[in-house]
Amino acid sequence: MGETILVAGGAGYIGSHTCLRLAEAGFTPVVYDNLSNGWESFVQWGPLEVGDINDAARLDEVFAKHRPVAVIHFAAFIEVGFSVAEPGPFYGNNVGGTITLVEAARGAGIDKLVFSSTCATYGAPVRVPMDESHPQAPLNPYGRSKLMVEEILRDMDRYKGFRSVVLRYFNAAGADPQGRIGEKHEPETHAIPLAIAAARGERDRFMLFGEDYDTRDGTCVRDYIHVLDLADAHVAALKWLLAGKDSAAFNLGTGTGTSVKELVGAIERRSNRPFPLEPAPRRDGDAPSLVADNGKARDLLGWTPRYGLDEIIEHAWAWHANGAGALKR
Ligand SMILES: NC(=O)c1ccc[n+]([C@@H]2O[C@H](COP(=O)([O-])OP(=O)(O)OC[C@H]3O[C@@H](n4cnc5c(N)ncnc54)[C@H](O)[C@@H]3O)[C@@H](O)[C@H]2O)c1
Ligand SMILES: O=c1ccn([C@@H]2O[C@H](COP(=O)(O)OP(=O)(O)O[C@H]3O[C@H](CO)[C@H](O)[C@H](O)[C@H]3O)[C@@H](O)[C@H]2O)c(=O)[nH]1
Repeated sequence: MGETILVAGGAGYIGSHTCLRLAEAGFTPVVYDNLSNGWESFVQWGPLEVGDINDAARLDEVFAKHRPVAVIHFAAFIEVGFSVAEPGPFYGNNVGGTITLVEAARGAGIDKLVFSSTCATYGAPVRVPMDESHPQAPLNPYGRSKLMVEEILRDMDRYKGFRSVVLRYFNAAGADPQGRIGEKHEPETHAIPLAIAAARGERDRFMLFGEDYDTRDGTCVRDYIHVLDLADAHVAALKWLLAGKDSAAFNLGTGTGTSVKELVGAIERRSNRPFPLEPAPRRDGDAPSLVADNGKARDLLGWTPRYGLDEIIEHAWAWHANGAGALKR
């Protein structure tokens, strides 16, 4: 058995794929999740400890039982709409919960954490592609909650020697090609699962949120990155910390932008089933174009994304057709 890693939020979409890769790399992932948005059936590569990151006593118990050497932290609320509707509980979970988790980790003698951040911390792009030095001015409480945690982690390093790697994901997408786990959020707000559901006739249309952006076809451009490429980057970030290297932040994206219309076109080609598109107003807080400059992660972490958009859609389609519907929490 390899070293044990506590994976907070490991029953969710990106966390479960990271557990898969951690196990393949010889680590033992212990999932700590309150199952508020996760799935017990996604926990396949190590034990599940049901618990909340706001619960210090439960965290102490789990740290003492499993003695992990580091933490990977995915546990958060992820919906921009909820962050605007209910900023109080949102910040409580994402910021307050993180502080409780970090303090519990420190109490257990751990000084290493990998954190799920987002390109949403950059806000409206002043240049594209965006590198890690792009100004950070988030447009909503979701992005601000992640930026606050980044700042808290910088202070924890500066004043307490607690090291972290901050990973700023662009748009996570795709699924395990073997169909064991995949993307299932409730409610689902992400473009790829919603467009696949439309192509499969499970939804009657796909809403196009804005066709008047200053982009090549008027729709928003995003950088879709395969969830297993993200998972590989977490293993690389963990090894970075275990090797004693300094705290750092990395963008995780492919560097290639895809517009919403291009995305829909690719899903229609894969499915051979055109589906109705309904023009709709811009969604509040959507930036026109978000594309990563991933040079730093390539150079320093030795990380290279392996999958492109066609594989993302292929794997997401297979998951949607075979796995997602059968899930039980
Ligand atoms: N999906 C994306 O495209 C994307 C992009 C950028 C950043 N992120 C970040 O990556 C992380 C994972 O995202 P995801 O898409 O896998 O989301 P997800 O909702 O599938 O996973 C989050 C997990 O955290 C758990 N959780 C939430 N609050 C908790 C708490 N208080 N205590 C214990 N467990 C708790 C949920 O039950 C869930 O299993 C999040 O922090 C998110 O903000 C996601
Ligand atoms: O039904 C839909 C759903 C989405 N879109 C568009 O498709 C693009 C991608 O939207 P997603 O909701 O899939 O992804 P976002 O870029 O909004 O979200 C990403 O960035 C967010 C912060 O901005 C969070 O980090 C989130 O978890 C992450 O997936 C956006 O231009 C959106 O407007 C549509 O046109 N119709």
